[in-house]
Amino acid sequence: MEKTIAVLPGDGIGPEVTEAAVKVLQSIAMRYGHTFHLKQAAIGGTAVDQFENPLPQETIEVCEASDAILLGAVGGSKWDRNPAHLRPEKGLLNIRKHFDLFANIRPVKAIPALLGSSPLKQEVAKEVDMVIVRELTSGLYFGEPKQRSEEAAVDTLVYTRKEIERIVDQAFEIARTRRGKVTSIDKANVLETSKLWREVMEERMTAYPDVEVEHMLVDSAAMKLITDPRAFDVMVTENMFGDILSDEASVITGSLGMLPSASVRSDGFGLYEPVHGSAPDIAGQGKANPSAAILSAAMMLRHSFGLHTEASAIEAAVMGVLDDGYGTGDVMRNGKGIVSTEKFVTKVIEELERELVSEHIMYAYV
Ligand SMILES: NC(=O)C1=CN([C@@H]2O[C@H](COP(=O)(O)OP(=O)(O)OC[C@H]3O[C@@H](n4cnc5c(N)ncnc54)[C@H](O)[C@@H]3O)[C@@H](O)[C@H]2O)C=CC1
Ligand SMILES: CC(C)CC(=O)C(=O)O
Ligand SMILES: [Mg+2]
Repeated sequence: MEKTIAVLPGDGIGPEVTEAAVKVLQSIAMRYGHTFHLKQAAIGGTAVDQFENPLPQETIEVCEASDAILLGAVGGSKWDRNPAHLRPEKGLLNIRKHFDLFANIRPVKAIPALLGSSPLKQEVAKEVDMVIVRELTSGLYFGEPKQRSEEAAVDTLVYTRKEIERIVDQAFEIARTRRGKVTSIDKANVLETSKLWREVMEERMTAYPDVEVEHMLVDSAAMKLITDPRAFDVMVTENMFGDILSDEASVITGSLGMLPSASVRSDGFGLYEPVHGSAPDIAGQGKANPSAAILSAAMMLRHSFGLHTEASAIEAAVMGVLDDGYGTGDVMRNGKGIVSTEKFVTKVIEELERELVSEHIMYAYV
């Protein structure tokens, strides 16, 4: 198979974890006889520095000419005082909007080797298996007006019926391939957007009689996620709630550094990105866990290219290295087996080369 992949490393640990994912993709290409044309382009603070634009036109063109996008992370204190249009995060929001990547799929599944790193009891942690479906191109991060004066600030939360319909439909479709339950998270006791969200859920559920539906307020969901995440199969929610809840969910499987995601639209095109940010506190030190980026690349192979065997091989290789007792510092809490980002990737590639038969089909949800 011949594919073009836009690679947008971004800022902080973005370049480190993206390089790791690229090495794994190159190894897969070699082993399975594919050609991946990797086209690097700038986004975020790095792009602000080079082009005075967090999402330069050149980058959009590279992505438009590609079959999928692999992204690291953006942001850093260097750009914190920039005006809104020159902030790194604006580049990420804009690329999601430009490509209409309305569904952010964040699978959260127990990782056998890391049960000891979870704050949950092992018997609870080992059964965690859920997918967060987060609306990604609307809500509070995009609503207008967005204004600031000395004395006040305004953000606007808007959702249209259509925007809600397409994301809840995506959640229903995913639930059908799993345990058949959707938990819709909102704040319908207070927010008008949430009341509309609940209404649309109630309407759309009639098209999916085989799927069980549950409504939950976001504050209660935040509690439930940490007390009994086994209650969730597919969680669907708006942009900001999904952003917050998925970082929370990441720790129950070991670390934020483990959680991949796919930001997709209906035709299979997607941007694949770790859930974590640019982690400036550990950038450039070889401490970044590249697993989330590597597993995001696996999601890309499966979802955008239909390369299921290759995706499963990557997932098995990452799990295999962790099973062998190696990992970056964020997951090896007892101090043993800690390896650098680079060493971890080398081990993943060695594991891939051992032609392991996959036992870990982790993230086949999109
Ligand atoms: N998708 C993106 O590009 C995102 C960007 N950001 C940006 O990233 C910057 C830092 O934000 P934070 O709130 O610190 O969130 P963060 O996700 O970058 O880091 C939170 C904590 O998790 C750790 N961590 C994150 N990824 C890790 C990895 N792969 N391996 C090991 N440890 C990891 C960090 O060291 C830090 O202690 C900000 O500028 C923020 O706007 C934040 C979230 C997502
Ligand atoms: C710019 C932010 C919305 C990035 C983020 O935290 C995320 O998408 O998870
Ligand atoms: Mg986030």
